[in-house]
Amino acid sequence: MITGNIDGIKKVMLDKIENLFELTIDNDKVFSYELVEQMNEISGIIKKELCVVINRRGKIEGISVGKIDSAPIPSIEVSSKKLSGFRVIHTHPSGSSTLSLLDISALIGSKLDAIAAIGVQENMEDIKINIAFCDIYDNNLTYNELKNLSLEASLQLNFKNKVDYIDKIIGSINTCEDQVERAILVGTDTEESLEELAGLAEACNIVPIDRIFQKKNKVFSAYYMGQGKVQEIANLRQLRNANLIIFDDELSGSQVRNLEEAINCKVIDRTTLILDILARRAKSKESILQVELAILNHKLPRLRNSNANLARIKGGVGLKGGVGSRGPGEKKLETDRRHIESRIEEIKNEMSKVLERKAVQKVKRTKNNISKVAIVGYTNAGKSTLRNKLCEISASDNISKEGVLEADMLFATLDTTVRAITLSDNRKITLSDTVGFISKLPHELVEAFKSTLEEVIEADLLLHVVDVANEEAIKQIQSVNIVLNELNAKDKNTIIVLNKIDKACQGNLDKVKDFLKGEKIVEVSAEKGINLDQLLHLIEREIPNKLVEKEFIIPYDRQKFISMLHEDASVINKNYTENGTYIKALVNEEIYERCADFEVKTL
Ligand SMILES: Nc1nc2c(ncn2[C@@H]2O[C@H](COP(=O)(O)OP(=O)(O)OP(=O)(O)O)[C@@H](O)[C@H]2O)c(=O)[nH]1
Ligand SMILES: [Mg+2]
Repeated sequence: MITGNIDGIKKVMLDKIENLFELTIDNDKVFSYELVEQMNEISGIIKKELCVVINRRGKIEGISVGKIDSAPIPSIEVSSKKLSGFRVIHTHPSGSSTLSLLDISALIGSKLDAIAAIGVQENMEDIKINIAFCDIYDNNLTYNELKNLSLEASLQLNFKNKVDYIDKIIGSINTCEDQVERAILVGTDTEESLEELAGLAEACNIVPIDRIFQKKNKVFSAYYMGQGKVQEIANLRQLRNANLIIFDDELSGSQVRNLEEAINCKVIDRTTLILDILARRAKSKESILQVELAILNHKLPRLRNSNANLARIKGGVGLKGGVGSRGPGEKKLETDRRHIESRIEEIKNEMSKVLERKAVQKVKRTKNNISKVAIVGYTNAGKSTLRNKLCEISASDNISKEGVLEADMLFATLDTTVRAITLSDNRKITLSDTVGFISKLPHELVEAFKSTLEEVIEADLLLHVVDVANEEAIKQIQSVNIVLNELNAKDKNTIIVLNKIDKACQGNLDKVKDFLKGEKIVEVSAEKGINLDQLLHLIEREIPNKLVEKEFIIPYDRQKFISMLHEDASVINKNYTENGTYIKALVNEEIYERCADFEVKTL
């Protein structure tokens, strides 16, 4: 049977095409002289591509008219470790023998024995032919193309030997498609955003192997992009043997399903990637619960549209687990949904217990009237490094100097940790390090991390750390501001800490400073310890609860005031007099008022 578009083709030509089925091809050869001769003649007359599919016995199994994607190529298991046993010979009426991206993706996607393109010519001697075979490079399926062969030269090729060899290497090499996630990144925003997406992918041990760009104004709802672009991705996926497509934007459930069906590959979005990194990093009970909650909340609306084929697709590429499959499983839809809903309830209950415990600690700190300073900033800006350095310099004696993990990786810190430091005027403050922000941080994530970010919401002062060595510093500042806005913390008193000046170039530094005109800025290097004293002085100036130095004599029968001063003020000096305990201390307004009766009035 002839497939493809045969409209308008005369009966006599159709008979000629049908007669091709009678030909048999020698096993050693890619094709025969007669086959090429007849295909060249027919294609020249009908001015359409003609495509034949030949099996290993040399028998023609199918013929199609039109582009290669209409050819009746039998499908093959993606994970199969041998060639399909079919070769495809087709004509290009244009006269060119160049194999197109579509031709190559058919070769690799269907693991064809070979694909050949015959550039149609009037004279047989002028014919040029390109023939491509599958190949393995660096554990990946790729191709090898012989270009512009004459008919004579191509008939001399020992096809059988070549195919036997390729079959052997495909079978023996353990292609990495089973273990490694190889992703094509699809950008819709800026190159920089796509670059960051590559960083996020690497943080999940995914290998980004290629990129495709789609202008934002061309976003279509059903597939997120036009069909042509989707086809381009599908071809590139086959060509590069990718097993994952990552979109640099948020996709709806139905978009994911449509794209997965069209591309025949697992598709995830930026949010899923971020959630996956967070799931890998979460260590404390609170952050584990928060990440799980965010994952479930992200999953729930998408579950209704969840792709029944996904399991098959995933199975096809042999990926077990992998990105986006962390968290509760993918069992039957309805049970899943109920399971997720009840798990969300459970998490909320567990969270409220954790929060109760935190509230007790908070009351203690509030009572002590310690000012709260929170460090915020884009991920990898150097927040934890700064916090550790400041603690090293000025840790309160009675509070642990234990550091926070600082690492050159995205989202190194997931838990807000609070440490106290003593300023040079003897006041204590708490410094909290927080989870890094990132652009396009999904709303549900900000929501889920609200309890961690409570330190930001309740801070008296924010230190907004900026990596000025990063070319994208301004954009990162803007992204952080967006999240601060969501937390209603945008108007808080803020010091902008321009970090990594040891590494930043002057041009970038000037640009950022120009952008931040009118803000309170300090330029530091947390790592090299540059200008940190300047930062500490600025903090002293900006935090509320200014302390004043006062002297008291507390009568011996009013001991509770002594404990109060020890707990809630900073005692500088203490000795015992005839009338009571003499104490010199730095006190805030509230404590001062309560102890005012015992003040030593100096004339
Ligand atoms: N050159 C230079 N590198 C720095 C400086 N401060 C931090 N770094 C490096 O920047 C990287 C990130 O530092 P972290 O302190 O982990 O950054 P973070 O903002 O806490 O990151 P997350 O917790 O992932 O949001 C680390 O490799 C640090 O060594 C600095 O002043 N100069
Ligand atoms: Mg950190």
